[in-house]
Amino acid sequence: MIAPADTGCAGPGAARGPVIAVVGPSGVGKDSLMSGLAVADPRLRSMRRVITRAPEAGGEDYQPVSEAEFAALVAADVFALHWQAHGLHYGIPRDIEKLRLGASGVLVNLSRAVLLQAQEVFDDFRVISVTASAEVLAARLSARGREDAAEVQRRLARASLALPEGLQQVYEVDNSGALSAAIVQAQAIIQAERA
Ligand SMILES: Nc1ncnc2c1ncn2[C@@H]1O[C@H](COP(=O)(O)OP(=O)(O)O)[C@@H](O)[C@H]1O
Ligand SMILES: O=P(O)(O)OC[C@H]1O[C@H](OP(=O)(O)OP(=O)(O)O)[C@H](O)[C@@H]1O
Repeated sequence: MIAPADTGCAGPGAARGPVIAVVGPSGVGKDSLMSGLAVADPRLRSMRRVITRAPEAGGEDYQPVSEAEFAALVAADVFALHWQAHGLHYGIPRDIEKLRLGASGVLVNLSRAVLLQAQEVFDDFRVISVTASAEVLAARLSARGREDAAEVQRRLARASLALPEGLQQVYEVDNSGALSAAIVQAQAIIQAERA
């Protein structure tokens, strides 16, 4: 079942940080950016997703479950948000609200297709849209090696999916160059919004 969220040591009345969705096409660097931001600011937390992906796939830290386990979690109303993409099911446990307590923000990797729903579910919701060229995406997905060539092609075909209209707080980060440069851009966005 779901591991309890790390709620830190926030006491009663602790401020609640924003939910910061990190979105963009497969291979653009969402997980890399989230890791870099969290290392630089320990009060910035990352939400662990529940995914019907094999446990040995590697990459991000996620809670692997079977399709049957995922369906049971949906039925038990465990998720604040859940969706399907790339032949997988993804869920964000309602525990994300505990993670927000005392945090400067909670980073979460979301599908572009659920952003309007997420904006309804979470108060103080922001979107960091990560971009890079199609050539860069192709090279990074091949180098990452988590998916086979056919799945890489399917992911590239979805790359140009547009963000929905109606999002209130969207910020773009270009990760075409060095990851460190993208981290600096995202830190500036997060800090400006905090001020
Ligand atoms: N700025 C960058 N420069 C070079 N490689 C990068 C950069 N950002 C991410 N990567 C690499 O590209 C691949 C995809 O990054 P990842 O964070 O898994 O993307 P996403 O979560 O958006 O699919 C990984 O192998 C990662 O190490
Ligand atoms: O609707 P989209 O915006 O295209 O996103 C579809 C899915 O792709 C990403 O998943 P995942 O992190 O497993 O894949 P990635 O690391 O290759 O982006 C993202 O988190 C969504 O779950």
